[in-house]
Amino acid sequence: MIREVFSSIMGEGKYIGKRFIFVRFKKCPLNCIYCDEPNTAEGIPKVEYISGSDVIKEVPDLQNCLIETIDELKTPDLFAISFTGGEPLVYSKYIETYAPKLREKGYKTFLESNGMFPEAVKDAKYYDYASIDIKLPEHFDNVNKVIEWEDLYKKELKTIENLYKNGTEVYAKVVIFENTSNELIEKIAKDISNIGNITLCIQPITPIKGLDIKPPAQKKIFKIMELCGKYTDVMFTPQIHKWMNML
Ligand SMILES: C[S@@+](CC[C@H](N)C(=O)[O-])C[C@H]1O[C@@H](n2cnc3c(N)ncnc32)[C@H](O)[C@@H]1O
Ligand SMILES: Nc1nc2[nH]cc(C(=O)O)c2c(=O)[nH]1
Ligand code: SF4
Ligand SMILES: [Mg+2]
Repeated sequence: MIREVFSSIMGEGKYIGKRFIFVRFKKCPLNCIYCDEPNTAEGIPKVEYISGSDVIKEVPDLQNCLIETIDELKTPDLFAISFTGGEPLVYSKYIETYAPKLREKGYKTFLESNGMFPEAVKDAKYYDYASIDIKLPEHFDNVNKVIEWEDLYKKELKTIENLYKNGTEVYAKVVIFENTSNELIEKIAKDISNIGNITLCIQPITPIKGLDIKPPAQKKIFKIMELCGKYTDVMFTPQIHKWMNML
């Protein structure tokens, strides 16, 4: 269930630069072509006890000692606990048990999700923050299973709406390529502005070895930001942890 737990600096989205403890779950039903995570149930759960140390410890029953592990990793600058993955909402029953306990101990909780399971957050009152990653048709170019993009997009907007209604500080994020349609991103900005006061983070693809997809040029980034700015608060948020070689 859990792949790893580690403490690092948030490298994506609205809270870039804040200290987080990341709880990474294993599996995901999607296969975004740019995904920088393995999508497998294999592997013994690991914990990096000293951030940046590469001192990784295998903790086979991590899922039964998550809170103690987080308590050990806690530092004075800690902002929140991120549930990420893989797709964390695949494990929403487990999170439903642990997130309230973490909040009782004073931790803030953060969901990093692809938004494909709106039902899983319909009554969820235990996410302080959430990032919902809007997927684009070009994110699934080469998979044999056809992703109904329209259906997935509707679910993502519904997940944002459910979280927003539950009082979660939710923002949207979208990974863009050189060939991403400016007009589609503008439509996404317009659609999320109809839900509420929701920031849209524009995230350029970080090149993946063996994947010939170009990140957007500066001119395109500025154009997309200006188009989105007509509707909602917008930020450009490249994955800074990769530049800093951080987990
Ligand atoms: C690995 S996913 C896990 C959480 C969730 N499944 C999701 O898609 O948000 C976390 C984030 O990593 C980002 N990401 C993964 N690979 C990336 C890449 N090559 N370039 C830019 N962002 C990437 C996606 O935007 C995604 O939101
Ligand atoms: N430093 C750091 N920041 C992150 N923000 C989102 C991440 C993720 O993989 O969900 C991530 C990650 O893997 N590392
Ligand atoms: S939804 Fe998230 S974890 Fe799943 S393949 Fe896409 S980026 Fe990777
Ligand atoms: Mg990551």
